[in-house]
Amino acid sequence: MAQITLDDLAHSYHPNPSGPDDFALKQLDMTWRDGEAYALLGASGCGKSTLLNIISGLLHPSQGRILFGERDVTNAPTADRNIAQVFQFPVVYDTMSVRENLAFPLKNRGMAGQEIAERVQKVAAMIDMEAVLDRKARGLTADAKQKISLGRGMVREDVNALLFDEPLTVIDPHMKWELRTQLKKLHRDFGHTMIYVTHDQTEALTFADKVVVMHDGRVVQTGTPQDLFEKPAHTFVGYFIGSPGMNLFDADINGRTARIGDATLDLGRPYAASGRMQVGVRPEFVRVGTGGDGLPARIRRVEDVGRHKIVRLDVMGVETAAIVGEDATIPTDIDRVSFVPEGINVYADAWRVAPQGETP
Ligand SMILES: Nc1ncnc2c1ncn2[C@@H]1O[C@H](COP(=O)(O)OP(=O)(O)OP(=O)(O)O)[C@@H](O)[C@H]1O
Repeated sequence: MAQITLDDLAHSYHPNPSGPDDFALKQLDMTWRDGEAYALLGASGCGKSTLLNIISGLLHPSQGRILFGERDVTNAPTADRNIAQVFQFPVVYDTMSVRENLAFPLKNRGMAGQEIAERVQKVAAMIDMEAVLDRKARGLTADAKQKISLGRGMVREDVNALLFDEPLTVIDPHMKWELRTQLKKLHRDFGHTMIYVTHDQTEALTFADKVVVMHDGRVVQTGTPQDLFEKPAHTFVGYFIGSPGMNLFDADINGRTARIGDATLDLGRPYAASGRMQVGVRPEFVRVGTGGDGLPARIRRVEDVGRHKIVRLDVMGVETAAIVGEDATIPTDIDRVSFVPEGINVYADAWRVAPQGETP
């Protein structure tokens, strides 16, 4: 296993890139710590697969270096990097049995027969395929074949890293949950460095210790699910993570006060920078009420989503969401919203501005 370092990395699919827009992966310095489980999360086309394929060696970056531990692997082929990769669609040998497919990566490394048999049995149990070990892969459903691909990815214990590129896309919803749980268990048991690409926030937040959020070819934040919730580093993180995403208001910031339209908002903490910025508040930190302090609001509708209710409001022309408890009675004459101070973040050019005195 190894720490993975990306040093001044960038990639363009254009032969002669002429500006940042030509780069699928913009300049990036980053360390993936040994033994940590990461989710790489972002919308379609933001560069997740490009980054993963550079780490695995399927793609050579146009700029920068990749280190596994101290070793520079930038020019090393995939086979030399000692990693396991599982893709969105199954990669299995149709003419081999399930058992032979699972054993293949171990046989390739020259492992002894008894040891192979034990590992294959263990992995077959994980993917719930013990009963079909002697069946040929040909004729199995796409779902079953993808489980074999996952099993093949998980069968070796000595890999530098396990890379998953949206591996559960073709798996049915119940099995998805099951397999994700197994992957987590595998991580706990063996401590592999894992990178799991997904555009699904639930998948990312339930699988990973650290979530790496990508947007438009850049890593905009790496943090725990709690970091991403409480202190989104970029407005994209606020919008993309959470359901509904963070509310954003244009504001003039001065010290600990924000002017939003004609209203004044206490930010709870002072800011060194002043001027035109944005205030971001997640729906979980919006309180609705009638009269009193706060910003003027008009209620639009209430959505009952089971665990809680979402109140949709118009706050000074900005469509705003508030989350309230499922048992809460919601008055029809709501005309104010206020924000829990700990849930307020300030953004300049889409990036979070730390309040004065905040410890990083
Ligand atoms: N082989 C290629 N040649 C040219 N452009 C490419 C190639 N592969 C990807 N791109 C472009 O690079 C950008 C990033 O693509 P990438 O596949 O890395 O994104 P992604 O986040 O993995 O998306 P998805 O979730 O849809 O797979 C996109 O604009 C895509 O069109």
